[in-house]
Amino acid sequence: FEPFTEARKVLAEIVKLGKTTYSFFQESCDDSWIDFNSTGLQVDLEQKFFGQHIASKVLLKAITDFANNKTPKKPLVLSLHGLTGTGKSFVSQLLASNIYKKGMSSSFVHQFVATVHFPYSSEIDIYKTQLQQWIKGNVSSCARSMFIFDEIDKMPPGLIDSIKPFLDYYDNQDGVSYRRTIFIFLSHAGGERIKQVAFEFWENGKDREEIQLSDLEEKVPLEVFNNKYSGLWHTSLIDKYLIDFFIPFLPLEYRHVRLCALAEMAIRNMEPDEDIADKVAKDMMYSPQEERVFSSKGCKKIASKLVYYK
Ligand SMILES: Nc1ncnc2c1ncn2[C@@H]1O[C@H](COP(=O)(O)OP(=O)(O)OP(=O)(O)O)[C@@H](O)[C@H]1O
Repeated sequence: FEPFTEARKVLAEIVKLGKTTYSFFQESCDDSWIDFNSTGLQVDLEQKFFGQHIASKVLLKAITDFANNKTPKKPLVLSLHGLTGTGKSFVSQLLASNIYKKGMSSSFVHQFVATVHFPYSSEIDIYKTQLQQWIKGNVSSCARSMFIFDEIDKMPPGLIDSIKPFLDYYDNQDGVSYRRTIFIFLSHAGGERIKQVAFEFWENGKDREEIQLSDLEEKVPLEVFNNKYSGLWHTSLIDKYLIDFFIPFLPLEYRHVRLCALAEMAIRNMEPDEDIADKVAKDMMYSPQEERVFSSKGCKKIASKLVYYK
């Protein structure tokens, strides 16, 4: 028995255990922390995401195909369009939580909010440089990063073009490959057009679920491209086909707002109360003024209304 050798062995074991514990808690850019759960996403979309049959279908397919492809030719670029409160941010959270173990808290998920990060049009040149450096730096440390651009319709026109090289079909740039990265744009642009189509279906007595992607597929990008305040105005991202999917979000109806209220009760561990859900849904504003079909703020502010009625 040699006390020093034994002590050294014990020490080595402690260091090893420490390292294992550290890597257990410390997020790393590998399968133990980044692992797409296709079934989880499908279940979440079916159970938690209301009134968005087109977005559900397209998102599930787009993400599944991308995740299963070990050698994608370009990063995945999704552009989500719809009026306020229809679930664009919410579904981005669902995507993140089914890809990253730490969901939105992952250090590989980055969110930019136009009014917070890029408030001044006059600073556009600085923003361009910062944005490029930020994306390049983060993708070089983890290729499987996700970047969410919220309120892109409020971004200074032209800013989004600065990330074009990252979205293109390049093998790598300066030694960094962007092919496994996901970019998500969230925008109100095209929302009125989507609402108009949904209203026409409603007026003609057609089921909302009959609306197909093809009913909106061309109208939305066109409107976004031609709208100076869409954040994607005349952008080469559209005419170079670098955006893989334009995903329309339909305006929500009374029945969806009720479901949002019931979902919020479940989150707060409240007993589901149909009467309160009705009250909350009735309290929302609906448009058009006469027909009152679509909730003007979607499911926004449901949580605060619930506090009031409970
Ligand atoms: N389709 C939906 N299904 C389930 N919950 C929804 C849906 N839409 C909205 N919600 C609920 O309403 C909240 C607000 O919606 P969210 O922030 O995702 O809307 P948004 O479309 O991103 O709006 P904005 O464009 O104004 O940012 C969500 O956190 C979620 O609780």
